[in-house]
Amino acid sequence: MTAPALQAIHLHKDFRGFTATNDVTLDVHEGEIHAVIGPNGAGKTTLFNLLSGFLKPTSGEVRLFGERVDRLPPEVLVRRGLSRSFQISSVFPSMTVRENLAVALQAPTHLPRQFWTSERVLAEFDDRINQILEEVGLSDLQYRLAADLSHGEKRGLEIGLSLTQDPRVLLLDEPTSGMGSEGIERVISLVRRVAVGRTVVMVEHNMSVVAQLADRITVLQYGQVIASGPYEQVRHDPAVIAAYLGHEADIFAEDGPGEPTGAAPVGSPGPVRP
Ligand SMILES: Nc1ncnc2c1ncn2[C@@H]1O[C@H](COP(=O)(O)OP(=O)(O)OP(=O)(O)O)[C@@H](O)[C@H]1O
Repeated sequence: MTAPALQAIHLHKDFRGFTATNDVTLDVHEGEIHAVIGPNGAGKTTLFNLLSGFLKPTSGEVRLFGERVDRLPPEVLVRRGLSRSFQISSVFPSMTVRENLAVALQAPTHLPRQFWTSERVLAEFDDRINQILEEVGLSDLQYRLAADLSHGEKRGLEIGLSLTQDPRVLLLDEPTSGMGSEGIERVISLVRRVAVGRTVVMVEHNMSVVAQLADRITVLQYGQVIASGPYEQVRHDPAVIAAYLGHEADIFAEDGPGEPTGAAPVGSPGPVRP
């Protein structure tokens, strides 16, 4: 039997006595889209930081394709096939979409940055850039300045930047955050496209997006896993309903998640941690 693409095994993270991640064990199967959800402060970001090497666990293990990686820095994890979606700050606003991808592709190579010229780099990585543009649906906008992209298009570029690292496992941190319905639709189809042949783990507050994309879901509360499984199973789980009750009682509406909208659920404050 092949090892899961990504595993957390009895993962703990304490911040000076405060336990943000408490005995988290989860398997992400190769090829699946796995969503991590939970009320605000549940420990989703901390878990993502642990999985991607940005934080070292207090105890427990992270395994990538069966190999222990929790003591490795993020850049080594990238070389092993795990990449986390870039934040907006890593997009150069005054460069075109195409130039942004060229710079990202050039970064891990031997090419010295001081000799970088747009034309030379663009020529060297032409085919790969075209392929990524196609994948993230930005071919028509390749000569547009990143600053002039819509929110959804910019998210596409950020994910495109991650793809320059050839990830087998892609971690997406709230890919639809701050978006209206059009941007959300765009990101849903984008995630579907980039998930082909890859494993995707995402933190996402919008339940409609989770319902449409995720093969399986892990629900966190107070740093612990309270449920995991497919959407239909998780939405009926009493512990999950209780975790969201009082704030977003309709987060798992009985008539289904409906169409995504900008006003879709965006994470409840959650109950106060005991
Ligand atoms: N560096 C830190 N030092 C101390 N406490 C921290 C640190 N990072 C996170 N925490 C605490 O750990 C808990 C989990 O935080 P985390 O950001 O992982 O939750 P989250 O589920 O991502 O929340 P949100 O949905 O609001 O983004 C919170 O109570 C937070 O205050």
